[in-house]
Amino acid sequence: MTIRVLAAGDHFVQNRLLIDALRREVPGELDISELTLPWPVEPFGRVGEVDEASDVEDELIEALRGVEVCVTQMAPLTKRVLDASPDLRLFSVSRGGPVNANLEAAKAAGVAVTFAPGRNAVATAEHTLAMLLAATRRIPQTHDDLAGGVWRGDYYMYDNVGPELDGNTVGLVGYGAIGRRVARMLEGFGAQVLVHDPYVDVPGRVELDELLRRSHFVSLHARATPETNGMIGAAEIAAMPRGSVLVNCARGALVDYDAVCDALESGHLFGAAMDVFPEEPIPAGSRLLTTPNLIMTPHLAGASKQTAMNAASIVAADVARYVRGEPLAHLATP
Ligand SMILES: NC(=O)c1ccc[n+]([C@@H]2O[C@H](COP(=O)([O-])OP(=O)(O)OC[C@H]3O[C@@H](n4cnc5c(N)ncnc54)[C@H](O)[C@@H]3O)[C@@H](O)[C@H]2O)c1
Ligand SMILES: O=C(O)[C@H](O)COP(=O)(O)O
Repeated sequence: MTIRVLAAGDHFVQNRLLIDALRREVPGELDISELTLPWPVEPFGRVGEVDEASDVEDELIEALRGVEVCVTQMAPLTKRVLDASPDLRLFSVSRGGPVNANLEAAKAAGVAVTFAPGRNAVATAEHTLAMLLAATRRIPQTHDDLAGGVWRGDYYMYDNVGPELDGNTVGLVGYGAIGRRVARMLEGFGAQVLVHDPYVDVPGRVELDELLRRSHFVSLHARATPETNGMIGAAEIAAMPRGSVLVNCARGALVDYDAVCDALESGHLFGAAMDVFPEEPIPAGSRLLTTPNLIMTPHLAGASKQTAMNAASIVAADVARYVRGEPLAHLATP
């Protein structure tokens, strides 16, 4: 039996990785076609998240004719695409979440949707550590001084230096794929780890207010949900010890960024490091761009060569399960 597969990637290499992984992992004959979607796929938004309607739907519908399995990074599985693709049975998204798939409509159409949880856990955890250290060692600021011809000696003064990780406490808010990785890495630094995650039972788990009170560093790793929306605001930052450091490589919605800027300006926070923002790209003129001791990266924590390779392997392994008639490991449910 030959399975018709469409690899709908956003990038030549991405598609190659997906196809190589399929050939490696999936038993039997595959008839693989390719569709390269533009990156970023407008009007999807920054990382290609969309519910319905897009200008690539027509192209996708055409490419899905007679196709049983689609592997993709960001192709939209809208109701219109589903209605026009009666042969489709499996839609495998190589992202940490089943982005751009209308799960209700897929369920009604009998199309299974899988995704690749944890694909970028290591990349994001490593970036979190890099950001935490960069903020507390003030690496971007001192680099900028040097690049501007200024050799400052006062960085050794007590008020200008941050806490060490060794022997200090790091509070992790969210203990899923990424939070756990960060905790493992922090062991090597000699830090004490506290965790706040209502849904995970782990030694060192505390309520959020205790975590904030006791932590010299707080790093956020919860998903954006109605419950986590704005969970770190002025009151929570005020509860952190003076001179502590806040890191957000999760989602902008978790944090009140105005409160972060206020706390940096007043000196209550020694530093903050952010990879994600309420509005991306950050609008020109935003206060974030001029707040002292706020270091920023443009939502790239999850990016690495391994992330792309992991994504391809996780997706291909589920396609292989599908072909063998086994239960799918990473099935997305509405
Ligand atoms: N910056 C990036 O490039 C990047 C890359 C990947 C993931 N992320 C983000 O990082 C975050 C963590 O991702 P993950 O893969 O570890 O997710 P995950 O789903 O594996 O873990 C999230 C954890 O948050 C916990 N949680 C839920 N509600 C909570 C609450 N009220 N308080 C504390 N914890 C709560 C869950 O129980 C879960 O353990 C997500 O927001 C994700 O979108 C960002
Ligand atoms: O933050 C993100 O969305 C990442 O850049 C991609 O992560 P994902 O694998 O969870 O989509």
